[in-house]
Amino acid sequence: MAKLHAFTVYYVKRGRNHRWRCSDVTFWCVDEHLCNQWTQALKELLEMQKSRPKQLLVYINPYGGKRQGKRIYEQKVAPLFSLASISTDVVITEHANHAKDNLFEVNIYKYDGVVCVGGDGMFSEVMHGLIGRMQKDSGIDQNNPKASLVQCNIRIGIIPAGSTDCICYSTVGISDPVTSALHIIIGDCQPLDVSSVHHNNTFLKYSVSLLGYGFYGDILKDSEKKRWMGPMRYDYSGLKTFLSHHYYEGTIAYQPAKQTHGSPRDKESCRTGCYICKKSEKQLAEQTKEHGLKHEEGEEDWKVIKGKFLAINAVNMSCACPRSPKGLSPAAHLADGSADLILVRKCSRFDFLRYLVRHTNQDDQFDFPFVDVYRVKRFQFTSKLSEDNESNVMDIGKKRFGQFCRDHPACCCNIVNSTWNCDGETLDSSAIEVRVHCQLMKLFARGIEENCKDEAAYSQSRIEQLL
Ligand SMILES: CCCCCCCCCCCCC/C=C/[C@@H](O)[C@H](CO)NC(=O)CCCCCCCCCCCCCCC
Ligand SMILES: Nc1ncnc2c1ncn2[C@@H]1O[C@H](COP(=O)(O)OP(=O)(O)OP(=O)(O)O)[C@@H](O)[C@H]1O
Ligand SMILES: [Ca+2]
Repeated sequence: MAKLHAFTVYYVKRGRNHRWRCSDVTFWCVDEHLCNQWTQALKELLEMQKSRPKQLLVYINPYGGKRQGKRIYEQKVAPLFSLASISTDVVITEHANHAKDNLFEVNIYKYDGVVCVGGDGMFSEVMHGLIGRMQKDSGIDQNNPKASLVQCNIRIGIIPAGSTDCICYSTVGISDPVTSALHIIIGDCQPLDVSSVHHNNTFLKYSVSLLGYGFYGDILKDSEKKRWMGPMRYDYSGLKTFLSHHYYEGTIAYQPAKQTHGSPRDKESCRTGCYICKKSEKQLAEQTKEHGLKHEEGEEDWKVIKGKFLAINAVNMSCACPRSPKGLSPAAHLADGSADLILVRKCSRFDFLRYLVRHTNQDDQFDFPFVDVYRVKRFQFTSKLSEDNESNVMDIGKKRFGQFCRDHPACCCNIVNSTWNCDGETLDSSAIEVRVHCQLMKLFARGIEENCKDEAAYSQSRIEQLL
């Protein structure tokens, strides 16, 4: 009978497999004053949430993955951003490196975050743009492998629209544009380790997911010629590379990550609120307090391994993706300041296949006599070929450590080098020096949440986050 007043609350509803959806509930009321009081109180509460972004810079790669980036953004993401009163400046990229170069020109400091719509390659561009810009503005030389880099506090949001979407999957638990948009809207924050890659005092690239030599380097190199095939190119090149069964001889020198509290063989994985990553965050804050930006790196305790490898995989995070739901190193941490260095030595095709199959199931990938894994903060690699030419890591090794693992006698190895796959891009040099920078950047994410098995907890968490 009476005139009704109403307001609608939009909220995040958790679905299965880490999927989030936007739902809404409308409240009706006969008392207009009461209704206004409610909306006012809710608006004030939202205003107090300082971590939520208000202004975002968005880069869309229209050619990533299945070429759906623009459609995904316009149909699934933009309506949610406008519902949450987020204003955006949108750039549709016209060529490779457009986003990266643009980030050196625009006033990035007026934005609360940068969003990339695309795959891991697009994320890599935005990350290079932002980290590079921060170092430039702070007068830090990226070519110095020992430089203490300035943390980048402008968060990056990833709307997955690529072929692998490993970084999104490993930090959210699913590759789903709507879920990622909701993590951005509620202002989640996940710090991320970043590795810097140098060759002879020249900066090459940053990496957050996979730095792979041998198998994954060869797949990438071959697949670049088959971009027209879309995501299928990786299966084609994967099979071809598997059949070619190339192995590469070289030397790895690494510094174990002693400050971190986990091990790559742990049964527990890095999850939302991970205590190992929290400890690293505290250590980092203490170090910065004590030394400022100057961070002394010890030269002690290098280990050297020489051998013939089918694959060398260094991962800063698990590298979980739809093809490999647990990833290449299931216990790797997003923000502990270390990387897991996985060495797959020369073995039979059958054994290598057994290893690859374990990327896709629950079995222990490191439980093979030809697979070794180390948690490291720095490493160097030199292939046998460049060793013979330059003899640099060997010399460093001989000077520093005196002793090598010589359990693999020399024989007629592959005479060509492989290429490094750095987050899906090839590197020009096979001899590299890598250093992990603890929590150098931040994402709009919260890590993978524990699965809510308990129905009561599940229901309670449903109306958790008001939009
Ligand atoms: C028998 C089944 C074995 C299946 C093994 C599946 C392993 C999948 C592991 C994916 C790991 C991804 C790590 C992330 C890397 C990203 O930074 C990067 C940029 O997006 N992606 C790639 O380099 C793209 C890498 C794409 C790799 C695809 C590998 C496909 C291998 C197929 C091997 C076939 C052997 C079949 C023998 C009968
Ligand atoms: N307009 C454009 N034209 C051509 N290339 C572009 C354009 N915009 C971005 N790129 C480049 O395309 C590369 C691949 O893009 P993206 O990562 O989005 O897709 P993908 O390779 O299919 O996915 P993934 O990296 O997950 O395997 C990026 O490295 C980026 O530099
Ligand atoms: Ca890490």
